[in-house]
Amino acid sequence: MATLQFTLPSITGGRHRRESPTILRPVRCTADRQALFNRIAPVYDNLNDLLSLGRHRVWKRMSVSWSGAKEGDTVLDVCCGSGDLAFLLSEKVGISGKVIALDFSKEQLQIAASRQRKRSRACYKNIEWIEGDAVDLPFSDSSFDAATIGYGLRNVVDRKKALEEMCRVLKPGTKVSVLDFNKSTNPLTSSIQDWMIDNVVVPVASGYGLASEYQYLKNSIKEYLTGCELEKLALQAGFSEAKHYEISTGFMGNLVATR
Ligand SMILES: C/C(=C\Cc1cc(O)c2ccccc2c1O)CCC[C@H](C)CCC[C@H](C)CCCC(C)C
Ligand SMILES: C[S@@+](CC[C@H](N)C(=O)[O-])C[C@H]1O[C@@H](n2cnc3c(N)ncnc32)[C@H](O)[C@@H]1O
Repeated sequence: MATLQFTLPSITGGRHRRESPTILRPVRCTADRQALFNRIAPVYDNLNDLLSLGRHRVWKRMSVSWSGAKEGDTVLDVCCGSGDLAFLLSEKVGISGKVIALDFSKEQLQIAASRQRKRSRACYKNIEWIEGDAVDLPFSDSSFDAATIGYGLRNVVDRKKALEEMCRVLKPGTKVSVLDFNKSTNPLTSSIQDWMIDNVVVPVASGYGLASEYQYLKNSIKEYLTGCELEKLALQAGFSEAKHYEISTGFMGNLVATR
């Protein structure tokens, strides 16, 4: 199968271009994943925009809407990364609300705080960035009116524990919205997703010396759970209801679980 060659637009002034050979790094444990997201932090947002043609912003907006977050709420964004969902939650809850955004990557949180400083809308002052682990949330039971976790659950080693923690900190009757890649049961969708990652995503990332990081992305999708499996896991974690929706022709999926 021919691999498309790309002339990459410099989105970081070429600072991240490294010569081959590609170093395939293990990404099995929490520390490996933390290091991975620290490494990709400087180019993460730009590569997401480039590789999804900006569509990831639509998917994130849908996910935040599904969380049920509303004006004046206190809400949680787990695995917040550079803050995309936290900023959307901030707009939803407004200046009378509060957004707590948690991640275990210092580099990602620094990018998020830098983006916050550059933004003038009053509501963004309602965001607080916290360094922490999704499997051990530093919050009391029933603290939040809504929660989101965007492209995070797939990356957490103990996914059930992360869901149990989000269930614990949500108020009864409130929701978590879990956005991620969809591990499709449709062979055609799965093949096209694989092709896109093999022939577009990884080659483009290779140009920034990040081939192994984006190869991890492909492997993590393979090792992820299907929509049905996510629904079952959410119920096992203590949620009373769980429903998974496929979006973007099945490339992406969003689980909505009610405490
Ligand atoms: C925002 C997106 C992915 C975030 C993301 C999640 C991870 O777990 C990673 C792990 C390792 C490295 C990077 C990431 C990471 O960036 C989704 C959009 C960005 C994707 C990289 C692009 C995916 C393209 C789709 C397969 C096809 C899109 C088709 C069309 C443009 C709608
Ligand atoms: C692909 S990024 C998603 C960032 C953001 N939610 C978005 O949608 O763009 C995954 C994030 O999850 C974080 N992460 C992975 N495992 C974690 C854990 N156990 N605890 C906290 N953060 C974690 C990583 O540091 C990274 O910032």
